[in-house]
Amino acid sequence: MSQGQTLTSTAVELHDLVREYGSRQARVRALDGVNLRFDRGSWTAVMGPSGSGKSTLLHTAAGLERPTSGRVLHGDRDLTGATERELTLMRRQDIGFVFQNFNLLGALTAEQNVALPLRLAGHKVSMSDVRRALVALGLGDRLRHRPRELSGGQQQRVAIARAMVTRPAVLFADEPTGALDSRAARGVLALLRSMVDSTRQTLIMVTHDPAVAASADSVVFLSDGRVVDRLTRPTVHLVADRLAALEA
Ligand SMILES: Nc1ncnc2c1ncn2[C@@H]1O[C@H](COP(=O)(O)OP(=O)(O)OP(=O)(O)O)[C@@H](O)[C@H]1O
Repeated sequence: MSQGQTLTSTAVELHDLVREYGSRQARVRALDGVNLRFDRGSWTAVMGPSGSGKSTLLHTAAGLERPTSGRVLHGDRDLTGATERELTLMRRQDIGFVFQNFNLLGALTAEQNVALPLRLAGHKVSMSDVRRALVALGLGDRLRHRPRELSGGQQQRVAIARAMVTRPAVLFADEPTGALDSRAARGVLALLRSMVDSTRQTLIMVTHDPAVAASADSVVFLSDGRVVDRLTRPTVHLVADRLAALEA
């Protein structure tokens, strides 16, 4: 593959993605035919009213949930037909996920939590890499603390360090700055920007905050499980206007 092709290659593609929950009487169509392409080295924010399908989109695109129909491709790999074991390996090696509720293990310290995905992927764990990730997130003095000894914002930063330490090709993040004050949020957004620009990792992030979405390269707007709008080179005002129109 030539350098040019590499630079423009697609990281993730979603084709006619449908995700339904519940049985016949109480069926909810959380995703209703989503088609999206995310380029390598791009940062996309996903926005939309509560219940519009943002988290479902992230979980399905990351292989954490199976779609009801449609396809999810990561590069030339089709997640839709993958076995559980193949999906698990991909999630360990190529995919990072920052969960809305952090999903840290309560019995482990911050550095043990961050080291966990490296251990699970069978890598030799470099504790200096682990500590560097935590220091970059301003947690150099919290390495040995357990989640219950950390504030919500500190726990969120541990979750971000844990998702970044394996340098995943694609990082999915559900409200990654939701628990942070504005100064900590700016630090995290700068770190995410350098991840996207310097190592061409791909970032797909859900946020409710127009100021956070404005850090992305583009914004996708969902409503009732469908893509209803897209914005490239977003600004806070443009994002806020589009969102207000959707929520009206
Ligand atoms: N496990 C589930 N079982 C049943 N319904 C679900 C499940 N998960 C999500 N849903 C429904 O699917 C729809 C989309 O939910 P989703 O969490 O993806 O929305 P969202 O845009 O992320 O919302 P929010 O901004 O409030 O977090 C909602 O109507 C929700 O009730």
